[in-house]
Amino acid sequence: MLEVRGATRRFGGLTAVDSVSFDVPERGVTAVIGPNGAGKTTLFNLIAGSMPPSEGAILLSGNEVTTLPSEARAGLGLVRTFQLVKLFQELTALENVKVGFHLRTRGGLIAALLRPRWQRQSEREVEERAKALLELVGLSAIADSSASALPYGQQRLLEIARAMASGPRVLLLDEPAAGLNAEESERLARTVRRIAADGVAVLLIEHDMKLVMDIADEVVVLDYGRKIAQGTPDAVRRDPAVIAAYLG
Ligand SMILES: Nc1ncnc2c1ncn2[C@@H]1O[C@H](COP(=O)(O)OP(=O)(O)OP(=O)(O)O)[C@@H](O)[C@H]1O
Repeated sequence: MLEVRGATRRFGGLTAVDSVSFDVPERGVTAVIGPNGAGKTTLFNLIAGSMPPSEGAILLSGNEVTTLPSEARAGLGLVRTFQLVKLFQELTALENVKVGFHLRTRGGLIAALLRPRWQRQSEREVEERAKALLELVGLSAIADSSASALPYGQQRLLEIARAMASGPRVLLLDEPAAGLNAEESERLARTVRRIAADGVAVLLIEHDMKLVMDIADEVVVLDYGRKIAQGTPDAVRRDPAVIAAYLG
């Protein structure tokens, strides 16, 4: 679904991401881990389109998207969440998810409104599907609370529900467990597994090792910008190069 081919990013003399290649399959959870400064955030930005690579290519379903801005990638189904949540603070949780549905087409809201009436989803259908997504992330009880009133952990779960409303084929999660309590973390793990089981390719960068070991099918390990290991959580955990990178 997603192919990263020799992705490289230099900042002056520093190579933050150095010829990194891996595939993200259609169904499943792939995690990128690595010590501080390993290049995870930079790699994530190259994939999402927030920053151009110095070299290399990003392919979505076999089509190169390397030079497309992030909005165009989102229109093609490559959708990211942010570590600093970007919700509509004055809208309710449910309204935030409903907005996500209106952004699902490549042209966004205007194009959606210009489509013939029979092609539009009825408001009622949008409402039902938005409620189902709130249920998926465990936020049904606070559907009518304004986003600004929610604790940080719930805002992050809400952001995932909204991202799902845009119908992603690849969901990029930027440290989804950061700031979540144990219960929210568990909810997140279940949610991510279900999203992947539904056929969405999930790629996440994450510091929380327990979460990665629990939910990832495949783990890519970076150190000083290079990919030093890739494999199942178990294989990666026992890999001497990975142990050395984390201890070092
Ligand atoms: N805009 C930038 N300009 C210059 N150097 C940068 C820039 N962004 C990142 N770097 C450097 O690139 C390297 C990789 O940083 P990056 O943030 O991608 O790593 P990371 O693995 O996400 O780290 P952390 O886990 O601490 O967030 C670091 O040495 C960092 O200082």
